[in-house]
Amino acid sequence: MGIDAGLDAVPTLSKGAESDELPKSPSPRSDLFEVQQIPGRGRGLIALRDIAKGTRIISETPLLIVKSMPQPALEKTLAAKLKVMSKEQQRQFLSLHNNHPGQYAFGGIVKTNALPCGSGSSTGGIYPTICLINHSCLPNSHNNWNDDHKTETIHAIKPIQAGEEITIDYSHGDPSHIRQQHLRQSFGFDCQCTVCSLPQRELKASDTRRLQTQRLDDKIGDPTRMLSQPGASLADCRSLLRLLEEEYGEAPASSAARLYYDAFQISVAHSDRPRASMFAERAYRARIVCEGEDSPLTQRMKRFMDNPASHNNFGVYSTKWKGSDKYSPSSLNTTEFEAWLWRRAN
Ligand SMILES: C[S@@+](CC[C@H](N)C(=O)[O-])C[C@H]1O[C@@H](n2cnc3c(N)ncnc32)[C@H](O)[C@@H]1O
Repeated sequence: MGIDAGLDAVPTLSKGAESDELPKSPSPRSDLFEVQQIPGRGRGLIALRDIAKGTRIISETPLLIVKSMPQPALEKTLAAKLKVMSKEQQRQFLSLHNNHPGQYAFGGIVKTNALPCGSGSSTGGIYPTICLINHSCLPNSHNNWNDDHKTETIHAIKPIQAGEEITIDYSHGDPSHIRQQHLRQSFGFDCQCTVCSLPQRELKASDTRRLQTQRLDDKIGDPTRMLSQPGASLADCRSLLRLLEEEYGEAPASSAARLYYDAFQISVAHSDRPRASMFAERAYRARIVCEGEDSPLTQRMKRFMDNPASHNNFGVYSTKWKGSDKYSPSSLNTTEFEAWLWRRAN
């Protein structure tokens, strides 16, 4: 949440919004959730029935999309965009929470609510319903920008029970002191989720795991290591998976998808077709859970699963694992298969 907003002009509403009372917006209609007031959190989404892992909870078109820019320019851009929106859309935008009230009213709303349109994107989207979803450091849902459909989707990444709040993660899996500072500064609340409320010793253990996952992630991304020590890089992917399972109960689908894709790339670069295909399949399955079958990245993983050699980097580092083409893992039990997959001795 919250692409950087910079603003500097006094916000003005469109003529229509100034002159008339803004119409009330109907609550979003869904048999999966309803918007409720939640003590200490403002509005939030509550599940109306049990929701299975992998369910698409909502897919929503943005009210507006805006690039990150200095505050004065952003305020002017937003004023212009609001002017051409319907009264209902204006009302939806203006009813969103603003944790940064002051000179730049529109920009404050964007800063509090915008979700990046894709990983690392400097463009953010504002949504009437998705922007009502509150944060947890151990979320039950995942938000994703579908660039083909130009919509934001929310998927359940674990089973959600009727009556439970639907949550996403506003932070980046950082240790507690970093993420709590970020949540306080950017969103104005002290997080009291199940992780942040752990007893001191357990919270410290969680922080250590989160730090380790970040370090492992960096190590896996090192191309030199991938080239010279692919076996060690693959072992790091497996260690990362274990750490994530320990911290989150099961590895969050989006993290699992990324690390399986890393393992795929290591295998591909050294010409290991069967393992590459298997890792791509796991990345594909994880992407289905958190983004759905129609996500461009899910479809990309499916293509690699069917034909790993279609990846640009197939064989670029070496052909040292090429021989594994001849090996058929179909006769192995689960333990043997996992050992084979991660290139571990039994
Ligand atoms: C994107 S909005 C979410 C919807 C908001 N609750 C509302 O009523 O419009 C973000 C704001 O929600 C509140 N919020 C989100 N997650 C929270 C949490 N875990 N605990 C307390 N407040 C939270 C904070 O005020 C935050 O600035």
